[in-house]
Amino acid sequence: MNSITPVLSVQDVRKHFTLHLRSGQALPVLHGVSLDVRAGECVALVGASGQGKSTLIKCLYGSYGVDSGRILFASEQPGSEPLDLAQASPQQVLALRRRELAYVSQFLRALPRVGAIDVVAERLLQADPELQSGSADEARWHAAQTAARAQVAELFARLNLPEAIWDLPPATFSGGEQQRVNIARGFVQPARLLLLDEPTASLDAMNRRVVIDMIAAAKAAGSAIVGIFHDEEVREAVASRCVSLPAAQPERSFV
Ligand SMILES: Nc1ncnc2c1ncn2[C@@H]1O[C@H](COP(=O)(O)OP(=O)(O)OP(=O)(O)O)[C@@H](O)[C@H]1O
Repeated sequence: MNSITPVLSVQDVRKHFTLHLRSGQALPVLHGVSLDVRAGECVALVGASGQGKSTLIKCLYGSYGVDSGRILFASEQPGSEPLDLAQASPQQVLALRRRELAYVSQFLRALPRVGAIDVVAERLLQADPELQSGSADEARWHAAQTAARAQVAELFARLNLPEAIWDLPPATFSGGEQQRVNIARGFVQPARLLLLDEPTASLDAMNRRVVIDMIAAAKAAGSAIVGIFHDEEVREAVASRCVSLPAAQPERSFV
C-alpha cells in the first residue's frame, strides 16, 4: 500500500431492497456504483432524490449489505490489506467504527437519559485502546472522562450549542441542536473515512459556516470524505469533486 492507494475504493456495487409490503417486490437502488476516494479528498454524491445516495453512505458505513461489488477500505493499521466492508464481519466493522470510520447521519440516535456531552465523549472513550482493553483503573477512567468532556465542551461551544443543554439528553433538542450533537460526534476525533449525510440540513447560516470550516480542517488533516450536500453553497465550499450515481438501466428498473 502507498500514498496513492485510495482510502476507499467502491467497485461496481449493486443493491436492491425487498419490499415486503408489496409482496416481496424488488426495488433496485444501486446500479453498479464505482468510485475511489483518497486521503484529503471530499467527494460529494449528487443526483436526483431517491437515487440511492443515503443508501450508498449506509453501505459504506457497513450498516447495509450489498448484492454484489466491493467496498475496499485501506485501514491505517500498518501492513494491513484493504478490508472489503461489503464482506466484513460485524466485529470488524465495529472495530473500524471505533477508530477510523465516522458517520454523521441525518438523524440522531442516542440512548435515553444520557446527556449530549456524554453521547459525544463516549466516542473518544471508545477509541482509547487502554480503556477498551479493560486494564484501566478507576482513576484512569475518571481522568479520561474529564478530558473527553472538556474536549467535547470546546466543540459544543464552537458549534454554538447553549451550555445549559450540554448535560441534557438530546431527545428533546430542536432539529438543529440534534444535528450539531451528531456533527460533534462525527468530528470529535479524527477519522480516516468520514461519511456525511446532509450535515448542514437543519443549520442556520452561522453554524453552516462552522461546519464548512470543520470539513475543510478534516480534509487538511487527511480524512477521506464522502458526503451528500443538498445545499449548493456548502457543496461548492467543501467538495473536491462531485460524483453522480448511475441511473437504473431500463430493463433492470423492476425485477
Ligand atoms: N430500508 C429501506 N427499505 C426499502 N426501501 C428503501 C429503504 N431505504 C431506502 N429505500 C428506497 O431506496 C431509494 C433510495 O433511497 P435513498 O434514501 O438512498 O435516496 P437518496 O438519493 O438519498 O434520496 P434523497 O436525496 O431524497 O435523500 C428510495 O426509493 C427509497 O424509498
